[in-house]
Amino acid sequence: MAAGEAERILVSVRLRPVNAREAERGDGSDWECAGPTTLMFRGNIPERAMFPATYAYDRVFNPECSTQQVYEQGAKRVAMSVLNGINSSIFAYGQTSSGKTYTMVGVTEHSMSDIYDYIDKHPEREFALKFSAMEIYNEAVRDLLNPEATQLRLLDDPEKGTVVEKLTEETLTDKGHLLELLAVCEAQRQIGETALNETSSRSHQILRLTIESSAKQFMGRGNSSTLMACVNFVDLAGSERASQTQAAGTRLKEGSHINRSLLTLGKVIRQLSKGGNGHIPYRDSKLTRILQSSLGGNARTAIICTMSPAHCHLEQSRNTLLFANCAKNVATNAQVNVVMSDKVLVKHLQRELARLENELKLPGSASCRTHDEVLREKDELIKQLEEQLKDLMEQRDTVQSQLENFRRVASDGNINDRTTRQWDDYSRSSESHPRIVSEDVLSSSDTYDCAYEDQDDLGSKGLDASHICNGHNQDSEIPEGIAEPHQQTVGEHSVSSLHQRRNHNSDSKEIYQANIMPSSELSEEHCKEVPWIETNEFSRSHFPADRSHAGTNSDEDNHSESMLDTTDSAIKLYTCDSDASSDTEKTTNDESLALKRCVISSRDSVLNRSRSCRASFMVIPNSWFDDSVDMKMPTPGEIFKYAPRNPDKIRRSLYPDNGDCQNDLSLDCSVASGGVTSDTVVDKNTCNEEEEGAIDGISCIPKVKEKLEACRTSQLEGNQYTITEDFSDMKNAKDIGTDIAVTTVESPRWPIDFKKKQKEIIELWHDCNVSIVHRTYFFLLFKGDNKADNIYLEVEQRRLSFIKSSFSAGCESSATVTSSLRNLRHERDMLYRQMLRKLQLAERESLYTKWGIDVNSKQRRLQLSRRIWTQTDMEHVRESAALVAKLVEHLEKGQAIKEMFGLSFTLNPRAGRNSTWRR
Ligand SMILES: Nc1ncnc2c1ncn2[C@@H]1O[C@H](COP(=O)(O)OP(=O)(O)OP(=O)(O)O)[C@@H](O)[C@H]1O
Repeated sequence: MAAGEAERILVSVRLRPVNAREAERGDGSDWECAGPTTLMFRGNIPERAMFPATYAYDRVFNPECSTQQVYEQGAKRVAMSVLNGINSSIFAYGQTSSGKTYTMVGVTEHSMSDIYDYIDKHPEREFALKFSAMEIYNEAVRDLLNPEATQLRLLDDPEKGTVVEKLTEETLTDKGHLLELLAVCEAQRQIGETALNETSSRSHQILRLTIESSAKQFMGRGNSSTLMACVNFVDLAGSERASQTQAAGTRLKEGSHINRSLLTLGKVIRQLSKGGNGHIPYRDSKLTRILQSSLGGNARTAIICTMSPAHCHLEQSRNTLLFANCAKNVATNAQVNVVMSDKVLVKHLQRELARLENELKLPGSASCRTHDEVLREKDELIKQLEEQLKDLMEQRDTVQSQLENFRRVASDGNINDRTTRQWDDYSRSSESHPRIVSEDVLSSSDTYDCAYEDQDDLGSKGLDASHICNGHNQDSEIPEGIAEPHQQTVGEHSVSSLHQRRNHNSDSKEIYQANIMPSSELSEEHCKEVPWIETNEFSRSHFPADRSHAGTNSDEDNHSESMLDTTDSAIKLYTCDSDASSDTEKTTNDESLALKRCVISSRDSVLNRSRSCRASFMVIPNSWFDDSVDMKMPTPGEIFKYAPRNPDKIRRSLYPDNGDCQNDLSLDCSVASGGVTSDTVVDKNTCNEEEEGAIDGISCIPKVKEKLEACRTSQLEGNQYTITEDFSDMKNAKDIGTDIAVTTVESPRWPIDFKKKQKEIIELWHDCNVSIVHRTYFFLLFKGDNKADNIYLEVEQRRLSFIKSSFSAGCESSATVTSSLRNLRHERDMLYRQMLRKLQLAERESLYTKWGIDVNSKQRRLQLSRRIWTQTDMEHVRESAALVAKLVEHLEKGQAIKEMFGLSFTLNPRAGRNSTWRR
């Protein structure tokens, strides 16, 4: 079998002759060789049936066979493998006195002889032989060539396996030298006398011959290779029974160690015979540990099992055969061990290096292709990353540029993010409103103190002023007025600046004084001082840049001019009323200035649908409390004619205890009239809230407009739109309990929502003591059949909710409630008087019956006036509204317009999106 191929342990069985002692006992031979490989049991025992009759091995040797034959047929091939560089081992295994030593001495000698014969026959090769010998006695390794070394250690070498440290290794000079050493070993081996063997070996002996050989012709040239292997001759101690050997003391101890190590050997062989899977207990004994490579490893192995054929050793013989059976199944993997010289090794490495270098140099080689591909991929990746980096840097520069712009504008005009957002929104949707912008600039700057009298205006100012920012960004020119420190950013006018402004009591006072200043208190000098043209010039001189925007849109101009005419008329009526009183002298320069500002404000406010106008609508005309004046609701153009008719009288009537409570009047008049100007209310109650955002429904108007626009757009696109969630940021609106969905008129649920909201508003009117006329106007005008009605209702509800919360918050609510109740009483008195004028006797009597009033009772007219708008059920509300409409001329004639209530937008389906909100 060639080296490197799987092969099995060569197992042979040798029967020794029955010795004299056995013969004396009359023990016959139970075993005989039935052939060269078959051993047969011939014994006649009761357990015979339990024994196999024949046993097959590689070779079986009968007692007549010489050791020469045993060697030749059972060990030579293995032993001679060492000359070819293959490790080999020859074992003698068997019970004590079975002839192991007898056999192994012969086998070793024959092997040595043959080896040297081989060497002698192969002069072309140079051989180097080394010899070492050891024994394992009581689990201690002894160097047989060095008797003083009795406890050699075993070391684990990665290449060589287990080695015996400091083991003497004698280089053999010749055959005689070897024989001398063998003699030394024999002399050093532990031998003891037992009952079975006079010269019983008490240790495991391992004789090792290491042979290196190389061809002489290559020696010294650096290119020769050396074969190196070793052959082990192992004479195991024999297994023994203490009862048979009669061992005691030292012998017993020796026998114990012998049996224990042989037991481990048996386990290893048995495990190896199973295929070598699982744990092989090599390390359980020094014997197996030293012989590990010879047992199933890189070695050829031959085991000669020796047996005594005597019947008395039947059991031990059977155990030996069982061991042999296992051993013959153990596979080994013997290989030729070639030792490469340094020069050969260097040469081999140089060749390998040259091959690799050629592969790298050749472009077509596999490794080069891989390298190029990797480089291309890396280059591509770097390119992509560079492009991404470039894009990111551009984006960063863009953002930084925008940020710088915003910062510059913000620092110049205190324009905050909200402004910017509003500017963005508005600039996208109002390109065609430069005129509005310019007018609002006037409102938001020059008329700083007067213009912010209505949240609606504030909202529009927020938008328009933002547009100013746009203009300034483009022109890089900011009006001085806008940049004043005390002036909050125009974008914040809807909220923040209002609060800031309210902190200036003097300004607030001027606002009030201007608004309530009776025409009678103005002297001709005042009239001269405040001509319209002068006001116009005043504004223009203050805001040239803004004025430059005027007149860029003809439609808006026409509309504005129309409004301007109306305003001019009103202003002239107001300022030039010759019904001057003695109070004129009380007019101070401040009041004059306030008037001047108010006039400007009025004009601008009209242009911007100023609260001044609406507030006047909300305030019950003086004439209503005057019996001498016919009841007549004002038209929008007549508002200044009526509103300031005798404001001082109003003030005194509403605030008899403190006629100077101007600030309060702004609130109370509004509340009493039902036209509470939200900015005034904010001033009184929600200053802190202003800083946080939208305050009430009115302050939300710009947003409502935007949402309505979005709603309309959405409807055009066939979508339902609800802005409830879009008001989520209007926290104060939510705080006052008006987080109500604004449903579109087209929505299927709109009728339900409308009724619900209408009912809530009616109850709020009742709770807030809102003006009866206001209720009537509102109830009759907003019937839910108009697209804008939902917005009006939303605003009204939020406004009322806010008022109600103000009442319940107790913030000056006592005076507010008192004054509002007083004004309600005045209204009822007015209606009481109007009944005589507007209703025939029959009509009045019919009403008495209808309202459950005895037609013959005293003060039945007064009773009726006191019952109007006192309940919140719809029937009562409808009857109350109908009655008040009869008593109030313009209501009955339908002359009132919805714009009275503060919202100045119209839905124009034909208009483009940008022009939907005309104001
Ligand atoms: N084949 C044989 N032919 C003749 N005599 C033999 C043979 N085998 C062994 N003997 C003799 O048997 C005796 C015991 O042999 P040996 O010492 O070799 O046994 P052993 O197995 O080594 O015993 P132990 O294990 O106790 O050392 C010796 O006297 C030996 O000469």
